[in-house]
Amino acid sequence: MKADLSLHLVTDDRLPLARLLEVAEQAVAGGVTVVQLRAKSASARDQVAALVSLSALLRGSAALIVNDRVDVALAARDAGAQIDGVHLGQQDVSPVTARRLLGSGALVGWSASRTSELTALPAGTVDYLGVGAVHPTSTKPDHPPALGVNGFGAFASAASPVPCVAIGGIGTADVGPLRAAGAAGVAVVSAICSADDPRAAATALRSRWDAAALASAR
Ligand SMILES: Cc1ncc(COP(=O)(O)OP(=O)(O)O)c(N)n1
Ligand SMILES: Cc1ncsc1CCOP(=O)(O)O
Ligand SMILES: [Mg+2]
Repeated sequence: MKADLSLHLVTDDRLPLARLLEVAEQAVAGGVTVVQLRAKSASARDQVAALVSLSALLRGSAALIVNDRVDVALAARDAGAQIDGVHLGQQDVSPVTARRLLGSGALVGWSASRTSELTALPAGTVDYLGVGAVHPTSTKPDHPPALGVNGFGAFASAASPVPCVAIGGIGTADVGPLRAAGAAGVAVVSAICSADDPRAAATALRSRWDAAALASAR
């Protein structure tokens, strides 16, 4: 397995860099396994700088991936950052192109919310699907219609065996039901970035996930 997909921190676009680094450090201490830089309004140059700092901070303790921008991922690698992969949406460059540019070891995630979006790709192109929104969320005003936990479960069954990571309005109470519905992980912005104590918020998500994983193994 390239990465533990169980708990993703997707960074809040509104955080200044110093706070973003603080939140990421605390989130990983609380059990986040993937940090995705989602900085949609930042320049490519600022994204590369943020990735270099994040990479130095994480030192491999969590996978570091880039939202939308394969070019930024490559530039950050060139600047010395350890970049583990990218998360691409339906409007971004094709996962096939990303795979070719980043190599077989990279983690490539792809967004989908309808089974009609699951176009056939060569095996091994996509490592996981980011599926949502599970619940309506103001973090992404243009999110597709909310699926609910049941809709997520139906999608995950149809997409199987590709692992599905749930995203959109997720809080601690959703973690158990999403794990039971077949999630390979959950991804959050607000639940950690807007928390007074990001480490405690990540710890709560982590322990709900671990408890649900244990229950499903029984
Ligand atoms: C883990 C994960 N899943 C889905 C998304 C959404 O990506 P996308 O559809 O490209 O939307 P933006 O995040 O780019 O607004 C994600 N970022 N992460
Ligand atoms: C990036 C993204 N993609 C689908 S919903 C969403 C936003 C998730 O943010 P939050 O966890 O604050 O609802
Ligand atoms: Mg995107």
